[in-house]
Amino acid sequence: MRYFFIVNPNSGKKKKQRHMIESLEIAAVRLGIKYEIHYTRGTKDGEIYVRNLCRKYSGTDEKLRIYACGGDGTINEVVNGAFGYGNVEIGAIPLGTGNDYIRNYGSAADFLNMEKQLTSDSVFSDLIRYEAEYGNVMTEGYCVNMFNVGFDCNVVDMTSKVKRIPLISGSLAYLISVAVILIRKRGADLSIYYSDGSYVRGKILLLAIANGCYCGGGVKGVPYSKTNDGLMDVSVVKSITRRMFVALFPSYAKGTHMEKAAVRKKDVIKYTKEEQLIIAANRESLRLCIDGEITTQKKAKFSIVHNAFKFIVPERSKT
Ligand SMILES: Nc1ncnc2c1ncn2[C@@H]1O[C@H](COP(=O)(O)OP(=O)(O)OP(=O)(O)O)[C@@H](O)[C@H]1O
Repeated sequence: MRYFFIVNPNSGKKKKQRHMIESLEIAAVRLGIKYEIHYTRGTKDGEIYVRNLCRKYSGTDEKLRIYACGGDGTINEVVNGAFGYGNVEIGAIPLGTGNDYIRNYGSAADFLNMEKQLTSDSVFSDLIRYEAEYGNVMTEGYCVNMFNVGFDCNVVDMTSKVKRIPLISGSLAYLISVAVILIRKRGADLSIYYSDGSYVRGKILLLAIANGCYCGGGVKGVPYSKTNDGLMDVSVVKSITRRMFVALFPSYAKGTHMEKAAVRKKDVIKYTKEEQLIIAANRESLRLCIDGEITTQKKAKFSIVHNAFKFIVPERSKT
């Protein structure tokens, strides 16, 4: 078995990163394990590095464990680089701001325990494949956690700006951004085509197409998602009043919003499980957030890839 750590130096706090490297060194010595670290140099570097690594060892008996050290964007790059290689297990060390994907499996403390990371087993996880187009540009790839359009995507965009302000932590930046986007009340104008022939067309507050439940650093917006059920959860929150959204937000954050009588009675959320989905901008373009990274698209097609990769899940701590 070979162990590789892909560290995004731009993700999260430096102190946490240093602490993780020290813990890794101690755990590896204790277990007699050798490993290599690659520090990413910019967008897509992690994906390219991992793809080359997988190519190098494909067709050999060597098994690889590749750990994404950063946030969901780093996991996304590692998974895209390793897609299709059966001898690879992927781990995630939560050093990012939101770290939403790992929340589906356990606590950050478990995922930061390097000894457990090196020794625990992996489980299969699905991925969502996308093919998107904007003008003449076509993009394709795989999403690990979630696509967001509308409110959530605008919040991600704003959060990345606000968290650059000194003394503002990731969660405070998120709350400030929610407030700002709420005042501006920016959603999206698009068409959503379901595989049973039904559709939603017009202005909505937000759309989430999800493999996992969480976005925005722990907001359980898509509460029934399962990372290995062979389906993606699609949640459309229709255009609602600011007042109703403020009233709904605490339960939306906790993931209990689907049980609210107001939601059920007024039919404000369409929540389904799908194998495929198509969305298209009603105007020139739409902003599609893919695992926390914002892109501009005209149209996008999504399909689930069941049991697409093996994800290392550190054994839960006994309390
Ligand atoms: N050396 C680098 N300099 C600048 N950006 C980088 C570098 N290496 C990777 N990146 C980019 O940083 C982006 C954000 O990374 P990531 O999502 O891991 O962190 P985060 O935004 O802090 O965490 P989260 O998504 O969990 O909130 C990724 O899109 C990745 O391509």
